[in-house]
Amino acid sequence: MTVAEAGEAAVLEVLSGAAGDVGDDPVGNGDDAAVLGPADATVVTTDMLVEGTHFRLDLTNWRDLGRRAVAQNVSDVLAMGADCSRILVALAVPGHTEMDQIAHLAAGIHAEAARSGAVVVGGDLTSAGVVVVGVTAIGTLPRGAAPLRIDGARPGDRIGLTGLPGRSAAGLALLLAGHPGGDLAAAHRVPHTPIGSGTAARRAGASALTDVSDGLLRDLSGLTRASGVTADLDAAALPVDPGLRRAAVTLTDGDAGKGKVKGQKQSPGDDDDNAVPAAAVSTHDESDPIISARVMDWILDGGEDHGLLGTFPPGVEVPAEFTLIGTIREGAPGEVTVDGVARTPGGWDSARGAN
Ligand SMILES: Nc1ncnc2c1ncn2[C@@H]1O[C@H](COP(=O)(O)OP(=O)(O)OP(=O)(O)O)[C@@H](O)[C@H]1O
Ligand SMILES: Cc1ncc(C[n+]2csc(CCOP(=O)(O)O)c2C)c(N)n1
Ligand SMILES: [Mg+2]
Repeated sequence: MTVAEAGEAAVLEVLSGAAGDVGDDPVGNGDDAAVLGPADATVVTTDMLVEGTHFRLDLTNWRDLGRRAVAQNVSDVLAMGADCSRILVALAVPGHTEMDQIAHLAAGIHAEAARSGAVVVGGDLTSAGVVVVGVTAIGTLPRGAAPLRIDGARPGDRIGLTGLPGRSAAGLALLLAGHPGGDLAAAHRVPHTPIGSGTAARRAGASALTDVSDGLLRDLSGLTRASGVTADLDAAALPVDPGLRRAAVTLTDGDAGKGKVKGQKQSPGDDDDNAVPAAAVSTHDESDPIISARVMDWILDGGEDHGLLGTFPPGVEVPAEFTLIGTIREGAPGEVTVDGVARTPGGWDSARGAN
């Protein structure tokens, strides 16, 4: 049955059916607006996923789309040093969308919300030519706690990052080249948000925090510009997923017209496949400079990993999930160097909708 056949009430029932317990809120989902319980400081953010710009339905599935829409918003709440508690979902879908697809989308939304400790308290539904999922995420800061702003980095601070940068960009590159993509594609379809790490950074005494959505260099440059400082990254300290090198070999061999098996693409929802052929069948060595450059581009300029990027003053004990990758010093605001050489951020420009 399609969305148009089922009608608004049936679609909304599927979307809000698994909304969960509203906790102590005076009004939950189903009224004109939700009324949230008293909070000392409310953290609120909103971000959209637009078909064609942020995702393609042939490269993801509805459940992962729902999870990703929630995850990328939860990430912004974590980046303020808070935990997410509530989610609103504004959804536009074409009338021919199947009710099964809505059910998978709703399951993904609620699964990721639950993983993040949040409940869905509302949303909106309309029709459109392409799918748009707009999520608003809300969190709270405990009484007296200062939010982790983007402009708090100071000379002498150490720079820390959670997770392995570049995995999402590598996964997308594999998918776009027709490879199933394995765990990298899965990481692209659903970024891993480090629940609890924003709060951990705040409690530890971080001076600034943001999440990496457009690219490590681009988002770090945004943080250093806001803070009026320069960042020096140490390339050898950057955490590297070994899968990136294998992906780079696969794609570089593919570029040369070798090593690519036609008709290899499998279901985008199939996460168990091992997409990246063993390096033994490749014509490029993993230590080849072309491979290293491709890997470095993903790490420095690949977006959508949603790792947390923070700065930690001297003496602060950095939470274990943050890898130290560089330092902050006095210098041109917004400048970022890699091994002492200034590097202009690539990454994603939201207004252009391109790298
Ligand atoms: N349409 C808008 N109206 C008002 N403020 C906006 C609008 N779009 C973005 N902003 C504000 O601009 C700032 C930067 O937004 P941006 O979307 O680049 O950040 P982000 O959501 O952290 O990153 P990303 O969207 O890449 O995940 C945020 O404070 C955001 O609230
Ligand atoms: C099909 C397809 N093509 C390209 C990309 C890459 N991409 C899209 S948005 C974005 C950064 C955040 O943008 P915004 O600031 O607009 O949220 C990136 C890296 C993708 N995910 N899917
Ligand atoms: Mg945004």
